[in-house]
Amino acid sequence: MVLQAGKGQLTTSVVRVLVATAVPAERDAVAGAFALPGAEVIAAGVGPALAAAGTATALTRAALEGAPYDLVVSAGIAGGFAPDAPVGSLVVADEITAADLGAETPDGFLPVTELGFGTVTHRPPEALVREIAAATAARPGAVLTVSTVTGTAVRAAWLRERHPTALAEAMEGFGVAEAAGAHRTPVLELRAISNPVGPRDRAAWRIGDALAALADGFGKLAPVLESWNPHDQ
Ligand SMILES: O=C(O)c1cccc(C(=O)CC[C@H]2O[C@@H](n3cnc4c(=O)[nH]cnc43)[C@H](O)[C@@H]2O)c1
Repeated sequence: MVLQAGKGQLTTSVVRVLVATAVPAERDAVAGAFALPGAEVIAAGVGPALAAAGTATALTRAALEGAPYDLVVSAGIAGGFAPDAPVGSLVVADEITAADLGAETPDGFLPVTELGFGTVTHRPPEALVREIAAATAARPGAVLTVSTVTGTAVRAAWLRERHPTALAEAMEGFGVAEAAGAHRTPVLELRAISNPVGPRDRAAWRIGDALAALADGFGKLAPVLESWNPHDQ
């Protein structure tokens, strides 16, 4: 609920939330559990580009209709960095970072920011992240966005070395956050862990368990967002 001052009196309005998932199975898991009136859940596609395009389109449409969103949430399954984010657990991002946006050089990886461009990190509202962690038992930490799913222990160790607070990697959060940032709208990322980040073993991904954990988390989210004031960043 948002308190708004108008014509000398205080009125209330519902917090409008857009949830961007990658695939229909994630969208349906979230939509079936998220009891927040006025929330919209979309499946924008896999990867940061589709995530950004789908999120920006939904945000623009809502703004043109005169009912802009107050909050955008990137949600879905993810790889978890062992041992801190085990399969079936939930992670809420305190930092959404593009981990492979940059340039490879003989001296190592350079993020685009060191090349003089753009940004690689978006930070969700701190207090809201704390409240969501308490309500859902999600662990707070960095969630990395990658365009290539990690498939080796060497790559997993490299990512963790560069991002010591990383708990998970997925493929959409940074794209969703860039779109939200362009609309000056706060962003969250909530992920359920389906597999460890490391040597590729697609057959071992526990997608059903992760979707159940995602639904469980969204089932506990509505009261937190209903009492959130978007002006408290
Ligand atoms: O096959 C299915 O039923 C199914 C249901 C839900 C989701 C999927 C996906 O394959 C979604 C791909 C999605 O998952 C994220 N993800 C999951 N694990 C990782 C990872 O280790 N590294 C990076 N991304 C991961 C990612 O955000 C993809 O969009 C299938």
